[in-house]
Amino acid sequence: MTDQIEIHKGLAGVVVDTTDISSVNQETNSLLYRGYPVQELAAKCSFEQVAYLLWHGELPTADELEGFEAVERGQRALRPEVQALIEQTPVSGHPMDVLRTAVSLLGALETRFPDDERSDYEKSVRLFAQLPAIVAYDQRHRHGMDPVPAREDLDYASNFLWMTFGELPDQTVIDAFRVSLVLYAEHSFNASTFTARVVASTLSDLHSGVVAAIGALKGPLHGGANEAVMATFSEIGSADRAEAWLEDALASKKKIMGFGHRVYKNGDSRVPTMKAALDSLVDYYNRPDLLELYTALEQAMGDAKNIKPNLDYPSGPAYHLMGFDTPTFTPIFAAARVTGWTAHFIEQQAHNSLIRPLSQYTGPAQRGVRPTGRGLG
Ligand SMILES: CC(=O)SCCNC(=O)CCNC(=O)[C@H](O)C(C)(C)COP(=O)(O)OP(=O)(O)OC[C@H]1O[C@@H](n2cnc3c(N)ncnc32)[C@H](O)[C@@H]1OP(=O)(O)O
Ligand SMILES: O=C([O-])CC(=O)C(=O)O
Repeated sequence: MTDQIEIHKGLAGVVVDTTDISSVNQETNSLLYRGYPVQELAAKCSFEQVAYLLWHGELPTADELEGFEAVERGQRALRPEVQALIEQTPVSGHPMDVLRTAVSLLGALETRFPDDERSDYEKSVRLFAQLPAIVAYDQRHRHGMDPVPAREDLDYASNFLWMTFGELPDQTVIDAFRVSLVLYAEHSFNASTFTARVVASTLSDLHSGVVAAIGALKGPLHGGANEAVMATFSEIGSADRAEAWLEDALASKKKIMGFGHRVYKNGDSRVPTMKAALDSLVDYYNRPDLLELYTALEQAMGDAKNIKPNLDYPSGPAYHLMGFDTPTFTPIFAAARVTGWTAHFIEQQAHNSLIRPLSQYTGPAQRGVRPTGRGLG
């Protein structure tokens, strides 16, 4: 009877639970965070307001925002143990490895002070405050540059750029960066968030969930694609070579990074907003060549496969123009997504059922053990 079992490879199309946090709707091509269209949030809200919304279910009042910002800004400084860890990790390690290891250390430091027991929400806000500092410290360390201390007078997005570059860019750049963070913050049961929920379902701790989620995000079929887009652009070189490059790549069965999506089959709802942010950066940095390459590959992919870009396609070149190192792109994604991951971790534990699917066994039939070597005797 086993041949009648329906296998849902990759859990494609399977609804495994409910969530109040966000809805990704492929029919209407929309993404809502707690009911609000993400495009409106990107146009009207700071990243702190969006983070608060994801955790609390409502946008903050002025007083609530003031209190939330004060807590976040007060926890930006890295402990010496975390700074030492970043400095000691070999630079051959990917920045996602550094981030994953640093979050693991932060988890160990949380439990070192049992009198200081914080709720998962409080731990989430602390992670939210710390991740930009880790990412910025690591990028600067790799260039042999001194770290730049956080500034409590700056909002989250501005301070992230300040700590990375040691100067504040023009408002155009800050806006584009803030928009990218809002768009990256949450996307229902994507692979990394589902990973965090699996960890949550065993009643493990929040930092373990985030460490596991960082591991899942790193892969090029998920968050790692924003870095891979820049590798593709470097390989192609210029717009006039895009079509021929794509023909070769598809002929050798390569997946084209930054294109396609498990849920959206008609284009990613977030791409128009991020593309507008990229356009503003292209104008600001006067890089029409990059836009030409972007457009040429998008058109060629549309003609060849009718597959559309996902959010990683415009985000990669946007971060490149801002001056981030390519391997830092996915850690930025992680810093934004820690809001969604932790909101899901908390939601999973509030309505928990251990996540443990079944599999259909296809290995050898039962057989007796007949050791051919020395055996036990
Ligand atoms: C923020 C994010 O994480 S968004 C996702 C970022 N990831 C990427 O950009 C990586 C590239 N994209 C992909 O690999 C895929 O589109 C995924 C993994 C995102 C989604 O994949 P799935 O839902 O499993 O679709 P699947 O891989 O079955 O693709 C369906 C068909 O489209 C093709 N296809 C889908 N995406 C691509 C792509 N990027 N390049 C080439 N072909 C593609 C597949 O080869 C397949 O063709 P076939 O039916 O002829 O075999
Ligand atoms: O939803 C997904 O599968 C991937 C994605 O776009 C995201 O995590 O932002």
